[in-house]
Amino acid sequence: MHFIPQKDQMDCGPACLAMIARHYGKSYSLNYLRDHSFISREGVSLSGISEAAKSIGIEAASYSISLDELNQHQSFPSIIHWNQNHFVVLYAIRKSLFTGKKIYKIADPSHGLLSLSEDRFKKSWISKDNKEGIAMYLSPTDNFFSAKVHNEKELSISFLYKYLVPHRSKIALLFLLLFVGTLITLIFPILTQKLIDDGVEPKNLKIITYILLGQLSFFLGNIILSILRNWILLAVGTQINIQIISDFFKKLLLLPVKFFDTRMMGDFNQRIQDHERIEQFLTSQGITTLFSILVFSVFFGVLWFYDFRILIVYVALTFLSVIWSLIWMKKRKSLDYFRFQQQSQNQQSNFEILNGVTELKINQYETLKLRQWEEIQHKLYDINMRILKNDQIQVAGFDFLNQLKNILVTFLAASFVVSGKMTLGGLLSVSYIIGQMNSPVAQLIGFFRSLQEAKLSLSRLNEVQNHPDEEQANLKPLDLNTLNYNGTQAKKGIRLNNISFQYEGPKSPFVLKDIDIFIPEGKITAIVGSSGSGKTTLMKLLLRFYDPTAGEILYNDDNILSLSPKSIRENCGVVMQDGYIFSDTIKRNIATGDEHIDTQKLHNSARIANIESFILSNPLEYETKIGASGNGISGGQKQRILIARAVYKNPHYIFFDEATSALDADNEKIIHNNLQSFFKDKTVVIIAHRLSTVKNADQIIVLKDGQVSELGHHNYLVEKKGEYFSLVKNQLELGA
Ligand SMILES: Nc1ncnc2c1ncn2[C@@H]1O[C@H](COP(=O)(O)OP(=O)(O)OP(=O)(O)O)[C@@H](O)[C@H]1O
Repeated sequence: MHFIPQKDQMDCGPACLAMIARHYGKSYSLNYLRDHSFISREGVSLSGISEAAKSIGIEAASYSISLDELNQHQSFPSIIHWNQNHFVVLYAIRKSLFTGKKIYKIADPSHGLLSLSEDRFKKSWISKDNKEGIAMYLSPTDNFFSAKVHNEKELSISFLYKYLVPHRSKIALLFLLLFVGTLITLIFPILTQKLIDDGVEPKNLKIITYILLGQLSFFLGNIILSILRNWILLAVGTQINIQIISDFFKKLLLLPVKFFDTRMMGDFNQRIQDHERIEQFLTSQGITTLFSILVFSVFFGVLWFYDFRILIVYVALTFLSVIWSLIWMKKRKSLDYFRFQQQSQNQQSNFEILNGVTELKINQYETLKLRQWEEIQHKLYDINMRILKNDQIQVAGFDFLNQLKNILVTFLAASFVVSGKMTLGGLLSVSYIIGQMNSPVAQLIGFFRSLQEAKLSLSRLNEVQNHPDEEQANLKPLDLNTLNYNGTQAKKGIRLNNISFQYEGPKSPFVLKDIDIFIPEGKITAIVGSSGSGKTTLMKLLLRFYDPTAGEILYNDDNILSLSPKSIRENCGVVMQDGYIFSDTIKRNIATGDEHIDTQKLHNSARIANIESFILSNPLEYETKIGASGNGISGGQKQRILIARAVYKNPHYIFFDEATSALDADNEKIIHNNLQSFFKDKTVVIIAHRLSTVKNADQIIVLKDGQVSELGHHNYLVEKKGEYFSLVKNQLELGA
């Protein structure tokens, strides 16, 4: 079974499928399978895997079966549900030669290939409550064999070339320094030989002094060169690092919101840290390796000059040690993937503990959360241990072969001295050269390892770099003036024609179903409905965070799918339920998009949002820092700043999702009155539970389980005594 490790925490399903496709002779990328398995933050479901399998021509059927049935069926490779939270491939059941007991061979995408005893297998496979476990049998159809493999192109190391180009002159200087350094190193063995043969043997103290002084000055020269080299390396390395990470962020911000739905914060954090390895590779490793190759080649020539046989022994053993190291490096590759996942989980866990500290304390969740954190540390420790062992075996073997080489070469050289074929100076010189040639070989191995790590980091980047941007060239900007709908002079507005929506692929529940509504231009539309009825989702569709599964959304005449998402959002003032306050001044938090803030507009929006008196009560007024690294603000103040942000933007469309839910009745009333003139000529959609917010809307849409259950004015809906009435009944009784 060709093992394929998972790349991200939630990738086990796609990785299992990739192994199975590979088993039948096709290499599908994890990204492709991931995109077709409707992965969510919780990972992929069995139905998601079967959808992805279908998309590549593999029939999949899942069963809940007993161990006996599994043993009898013998259909391999199959995917099995593991520890209730993971998928692995079962690729063989064998009998042990010694004990005759069954051995289950599994490929765990987060661990590697494993052979498990029946008890151990049962423990992870059988679900706790019954005697059965879940197995998915897969069989390739003709379509699988005839289909063309869809894989996105992999980023190659040459992708990194563009990062080196701006630093051409510094890199040229580095080469020059390296070259001079190499020349100096070359002089040392010659001086050593001269010291012995022309100084020590003829007992000439003057020559000895001169040669040693010469050595001292060359040594000093080398130190100065290496200081200069490190300075340049640091400068170039830092700049490249900044560039790579800034490109990564730029790319991230171009991706659709949906992309972020299925990824964990830890995965992103870890990717950013991962970048250092690429930078390391490009700068220190890449350049020192070139230097090493230069030194190595020069000494290679010198050794050839001394004795051909010594060179042969040297080359043969070096070759062996390199092969040895490469074998172990291959093993390390999978381990590196596993470590990445654990590190991502670790980051995620740290992030969650720090972010949720208040809730942890209030709800006494600390102990459990800390235990989870400790478990991650244990796993991290285990994987680090496996890596350490792997590295130790590699280094020990390499060192042993190296020492063997040194001893053999010294023996050969010494026997040449004994037989008079070489001078004593020659022997010392050869020893020096061998010493000098050892470290370039070690560096070369380090280079390959660094190359492998950089490639892994690149492949993780690949997923982000290869994802299509949200903005595409064929999309046009939102035109607020298109008028004719269906060729007739119709009303302007947003039209939703039979919209349905599912978050996670064809098998997931419909969050919105057959929504057929019109949001008229210049009017206020309110959306009400019980929690989870799909109100926020509807708003997200209007902002093109997601595309509808069925039906069409038209902004005046234009289908939303033909419009640039950026241009839609530029024309929308939005207050989301989980609106974000940045760590910045109040001023910047309100005027987010303007480089030069219009003070008049700023004050006006703060007044409309009824937040001005709070702002002015701070000594620094609009310059007061708020957000994570500034002053804390209350929930209501946050909502008012978010409203001020939308007002400052002064867009054509206004979407408010529970924008005033945290405010007291007085504040809400004031803001409402203030907003009335601001809403004039704007198309407004308000999601709210409060009667006072929705009752004056031009139309009220009532959503129930993702469908429109009622539509009309407040009075009409109250008289109807239907869904709307029961939603606001309590508030009516209070006379709100
Ligand atoms: N990113 C997501 N992935 C999967 N399902 C989601 C996602 N976001 C929301 N849902 C589901 O969609 C359904 C509708 O959610 P939505 O947030 O639109 O409801 P809502 O009417 O705005 O609720 P509330 O009044 O509580 O804010 C819910 O069942 C929710 O679990």
